[in-house]
Amino acid sequence: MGSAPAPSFDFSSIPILDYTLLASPATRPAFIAQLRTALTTAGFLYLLHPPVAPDLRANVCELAPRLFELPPEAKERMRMRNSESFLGYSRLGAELTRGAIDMREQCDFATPFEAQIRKGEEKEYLRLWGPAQWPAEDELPGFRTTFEAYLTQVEVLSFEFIALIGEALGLRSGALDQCFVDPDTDTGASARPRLQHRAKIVKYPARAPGAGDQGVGPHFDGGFLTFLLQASPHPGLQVQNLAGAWIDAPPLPDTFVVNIGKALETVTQGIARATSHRVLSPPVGSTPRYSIPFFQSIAQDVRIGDIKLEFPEEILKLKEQRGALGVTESVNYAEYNELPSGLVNLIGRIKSHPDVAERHYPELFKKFFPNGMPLYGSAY
Ligand SMILES: O=C(O)CCC(=O)C(=O)O
Ligand SMILES: [Fe+2]
Repeated sequence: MGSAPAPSFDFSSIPILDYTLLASPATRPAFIAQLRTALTTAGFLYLLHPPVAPDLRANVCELAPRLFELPPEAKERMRMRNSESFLGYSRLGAELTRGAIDMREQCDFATPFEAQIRKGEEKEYLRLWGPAQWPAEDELPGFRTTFEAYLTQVEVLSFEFIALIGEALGLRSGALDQCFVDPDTDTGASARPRLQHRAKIVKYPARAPGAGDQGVGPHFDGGFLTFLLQASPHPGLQVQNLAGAWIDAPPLPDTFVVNIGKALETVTQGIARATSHRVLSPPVGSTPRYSIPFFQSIAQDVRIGDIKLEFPEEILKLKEQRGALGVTESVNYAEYNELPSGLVNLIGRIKSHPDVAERHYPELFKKFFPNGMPLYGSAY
């Protein structure tokens, strides 16, 4: 536990940044300054008027509940257990966070996977990128095309946002691009290789009378940036501030919630904060809450400890002034400095979904679960 942070560097609400400020040279600097503050204090922000087509956002919100209304056989056909890439459907209550059951049902998807000639097929973590499982076209017409079009637009935004973050933190232009390229890839600087990003559709049912309210327990996200579309009007998302208090992040019209994952925190030497967050289940008798997070990936072979970024003195000072975290209820991913990012991600998936691991990664399963199949998976 560190010393108490200076109050002015803590936060009691999540900052709202208006993307349209970027359109004019007169207002752009204000956006960059607000971004710098958001990254170094809350590690969370609302992006208002994001450049992802409003009709696509509306359509994925409309389609999300219908995925869970498919007949049980259709969901069974899409089970994550079929996929060595941990993509597909997970039933309600299959996961734990910090020892308690998460009351959510979800389906993991990903941006299109293009099979490539890969060096180093012996690296098991390369299997994490693969084809998603989609509902059949006649079961949910338009689902796949709508969702893939949505993910393509969020991916473009995610790279644009990384450039803005580099600028806000005083890095030379393109400094963060090395995170998106495998270290031994011999491409010109111009070509960005095709990365696969993950996304989920999540359903949080109302809590049952007398049951707990953990939709998902306190955790950090693992990757680079998360873009969360809150797909129903329910509150429930909360973000932990430096003093340990839980701050509400309710859905706001025409926004994404954007937050920093542990890989981005690590590569910025802790200047941009990964922030602990959780979701409380809707109250007894409520309709379900839905959300759609997009998790930006980096190249699988990149080991963050090998990337040395040079930050200006005044930026490093912001981290010092913020002070240490008072309290967090989440556990750290310390491994990003030491291991290739793909391996860190694979270990997280194995711990969360042991049934998938036992089938597709038997050696790693034995290593992490020497006593056989646990009742539940638990990443954190
Ligand atoms: O459902 C939400 O609003 C947040 C979900 C989340 O934090 C996650 O899946 O990592
Ligand atoms: Fe999260």
